Amino acid sequence: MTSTLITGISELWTLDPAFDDPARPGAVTDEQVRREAALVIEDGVIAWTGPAARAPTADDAVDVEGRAVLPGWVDSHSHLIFDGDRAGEFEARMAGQSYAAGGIGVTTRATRSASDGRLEGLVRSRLREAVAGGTTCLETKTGYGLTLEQELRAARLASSLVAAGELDEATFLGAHLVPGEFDGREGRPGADDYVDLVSGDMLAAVAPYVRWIDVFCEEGAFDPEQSARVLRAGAAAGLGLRVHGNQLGRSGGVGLAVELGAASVDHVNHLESADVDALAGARGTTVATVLPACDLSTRAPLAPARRLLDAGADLAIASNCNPGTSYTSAMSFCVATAVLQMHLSLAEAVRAATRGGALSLRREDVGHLAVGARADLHVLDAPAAIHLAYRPGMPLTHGVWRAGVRPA
Ligand SMILES: N=CN[C@@H](CCC(=O)O)C(=O)O
Ligand SMILES: [Zn+2]
Repeated sequence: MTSTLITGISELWTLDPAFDDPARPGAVTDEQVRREAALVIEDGVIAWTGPAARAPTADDAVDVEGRAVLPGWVDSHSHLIFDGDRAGEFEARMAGQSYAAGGIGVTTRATRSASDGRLEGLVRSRLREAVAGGTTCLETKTGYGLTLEQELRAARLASSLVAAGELDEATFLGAHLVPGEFDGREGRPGADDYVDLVSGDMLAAVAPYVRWIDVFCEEGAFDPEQSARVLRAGAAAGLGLRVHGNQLGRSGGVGLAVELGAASVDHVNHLESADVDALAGARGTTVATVLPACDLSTRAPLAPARRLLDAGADLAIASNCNPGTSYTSAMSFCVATAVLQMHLSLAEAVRAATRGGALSLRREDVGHLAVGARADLHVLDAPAAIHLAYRPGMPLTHGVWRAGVRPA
């Protein structure tokens, strides 16, 4: 057993679940942020936290010299398995075009032609970028293969990265877009045939390699009935459910996610009061995940994070890193945007990007720094976490520990 004592912590955001205030879900309580604190890591987990003056001894000691320490970001939504970028599409969008799901096909073509080695190298470099920005727990999805073989290749790659401890959660997103081969013209199979494939043979092949199934429930992708078919098949195969919903319009994705007990419904830009009420009622089961960088990059109306929190919904913030709508894994930027533009307090945003993400992944071992948690630390180059929003865009990640280890 090796232990490391970390001292010199000006603010320690333990976000210890034992100190949650049930009357204020989504809030951070005074007991969850310690001043002039220290902590001990032992064998990759948090072994002790408390006042610096009472710190025990350990094998090693590290002084962070007056910096704030947070749980590492839990990025519960990304699409890192792809080749090619879509800078041209982005530029056209900034000139006035609107986003449509069809762009996924462009990335699918580029990804299909990438060699295994190239694809793995691209994903690994994106993982390094995420960690360098303070992310210590990360989910990623398939969804740029859209054939059985290609989705299986992506799922196997994700699974091998999970096994290597470089990635945390893998999600099957065969229902990302109906690929061009299924256009139903001239005797070719149609969209419903693709749904059959995704929820049949493709799912059977991929299921051993993933924990989650996701579906893009949106006009131009999959309607609620098709989405339900995919999700029900995923549940029957033992996978947890996630939904891309209400991104481009009132797609029915939120209602479906709540009805099926999905762990998360993500995007949630276009909500009716009934959707907000449904998410509030689903607290403890279905998390509303907002994606601020995606909203900016698509010039979409910002998801109503304030309204969701005020209604009592569980809230997560994630990057949605992908080449079409959000080519960034910078969670600190997402947190700053949630504060500056979505009107969350800094504490609410930090909590949503840590505990909220963990909840949406149904994990209790990450997203906080209570004793027994995985030792995932984000050391800021700042004395207080408010600097994340006060100094937006500045490189405030001083260092990271992931499961007690500092990444090379
Ligand atoms: N909305 C669906 N999927 C991605 C976009 C993928 C793409 O355009 O390549 C998203 O979450 O925004
Ligand atoms: Zn996404």
